[in-house]
Amino acid sequence: MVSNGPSAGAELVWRVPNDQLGQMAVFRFPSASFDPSTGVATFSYELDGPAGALSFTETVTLPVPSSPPSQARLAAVRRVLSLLHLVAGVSYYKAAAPPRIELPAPVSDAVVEYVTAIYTKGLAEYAYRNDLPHVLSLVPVVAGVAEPVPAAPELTEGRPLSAVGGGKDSIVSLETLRGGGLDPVPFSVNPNRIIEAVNAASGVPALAARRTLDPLLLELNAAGARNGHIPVTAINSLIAVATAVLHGLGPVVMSNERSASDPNLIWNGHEVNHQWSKGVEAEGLLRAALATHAGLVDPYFSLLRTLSELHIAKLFAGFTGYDDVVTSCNQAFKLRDATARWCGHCPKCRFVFLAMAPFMSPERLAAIFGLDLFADPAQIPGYLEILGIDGHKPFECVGEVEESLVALGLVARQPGWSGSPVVTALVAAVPSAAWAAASDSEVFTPGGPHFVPETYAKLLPSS
Ligand SMILES: CC(=O)N[C@H]1[C@@H](OP(=O)(O)OP(=O)(O)OC[C@H]2O[C@@H](n3ccc(=O)[nH]c3=O)[C@H](O)[C@@H]2O)O[C@H](CO)[C@@H](O)[C@@H]1O[C@H](C)C(=O)N[C@@H](C)C(=O)N[C@@H](CCC(=O)O)C(=O)O
Ligand SMILES: Nc1ncnc2c1ncn2[C@@H]1O[C@H](COP(=O)(O)OP(=O)(O)OP(=O)(O)O)[C@@H](O)[C@H]1O
Repeated sequence: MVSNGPSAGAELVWRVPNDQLGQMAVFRFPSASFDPSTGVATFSYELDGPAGALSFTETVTLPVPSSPPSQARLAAVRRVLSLLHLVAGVSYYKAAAPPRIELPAPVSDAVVEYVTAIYTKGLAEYAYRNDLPHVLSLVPVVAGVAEPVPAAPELTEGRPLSAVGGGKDSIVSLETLRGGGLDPVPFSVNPNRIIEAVNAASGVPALAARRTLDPLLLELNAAGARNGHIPVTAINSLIAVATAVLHGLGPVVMSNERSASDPNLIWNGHEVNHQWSKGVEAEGLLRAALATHAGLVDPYFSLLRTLSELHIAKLFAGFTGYDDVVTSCNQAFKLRDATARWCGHCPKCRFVFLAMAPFMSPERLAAIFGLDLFADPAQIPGYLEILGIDGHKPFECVGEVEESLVALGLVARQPGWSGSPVVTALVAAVPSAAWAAASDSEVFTPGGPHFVPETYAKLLPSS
């Protein structure tokens, strides 16, 4: 029998062998609470099976506003947090991947659709890597159907809350909103020193929320529990929406690009997309869930949705005040052993270096990264993956193959870069059919589905 609770610690973990986790039959959401005076939300989860149950508690601390919110606002915050309770469960579900998920209370159809997608499409990379095909077809057990909550547009009017992740994309959004006179409020979940440095460079006072995983999860990981990628943007997004409503702000503005909707591969007939919760499908499902579950109208959208990564990199090059701080490399955002800035040898570093190169001098780009990736032939195999010549698109936040090809074509035409060993080797490796398929105009023409309201859409370049 496995005992419960996060406080049980290391002694518990050695008694939870992996096959015991593999026998877990059901995942539940026992309780959630929120204290507006401290901003602390507490979410509990349970994995249960024949050998016993394991309980987890996650806390999210929202920034407390200077004046108390109205009852209507507070009620909406509680509704958003109840949706976050369901979504944030993915971190604990993935330790065992039981076949059954029991939702705790009646919810609208839109919420069922969103939560189902979070646990299936959002965990698709995890399912693929752990060879757990049942995860792709999970159907949560619902406690009943709830009526939609009436729309309350007044809850989403005001200054936009601009989510800041420390990378180039959110800097482009923040500066675009500022340039349009919309007076954005920067916001981050668990800002590390990189995000704090980006906020300092912007000079705009920022809001922050804190999120703490149950330490038992990390102990189970260390003991060999199932692990893998989770749809973290969905979690950050709901924390951002709860904060915006609590503070009487306007919509949450994300910086998710067009290519985030592009899958990495197809497995068992299902798309596997590392960036699923950044994609436009997730955005639409989240908006629908927030509308029916909390009455929120236009509470959340991605400003950069119609732009390619390459187009965003071009816009970023126009903002020179962030060169010393901007960091897109995920290694810098780990909870332990994080790199100071760019690691210089992951797919995301390679892609962003390539995407920025056409719009910057070699000196400026090498100063941002702390090294010149195009000078190092050891980078060539990694670049061949990004260019679609070898393997599948890496499980990382990298753009479409076409964008990489267009970027390479632009770089190869620039005297500053064309002699670099990596550029020379890559140009020679790209088959002529691939060059022919890559269109500069498509990459730089905004397009595709989006949810950007007109007031905001006019801030973006039309080409
Ligand atoms: C920074 C990073 O890439 N982390 C991923 C990595 O985790 P790692 O073990 O190397 O270190 P930590 O991030 O410190 O996490 C420790 C463990 O904690 C668990 N965990 C963490 C956060 C969370 O929200 N839930 C969790 O369960 C997890 O078990 C960790 O092992 O590998 C993990 C396993 O593959 C990933 O889950 C970690 O990813 C983080 C959740 C993360 O923040 N990743 C973002 C940088 C990220 O991948 N962003 C995507 C957005 C995609 C989306 O759809 O949202 C992107 O940039 O493309
Ligand atoms: N810690 C965080 N808090 C709040 N929002 C975040 C956080 N990390 C990322 N985001 C948001 O999630 C989305 C996806 O993050 P992502 O890392 O792709 O973006 P980024 O850091 O702005 O740029 P880049 O793609 O260059 O890394 C963006 O809208 C970003 O603003």
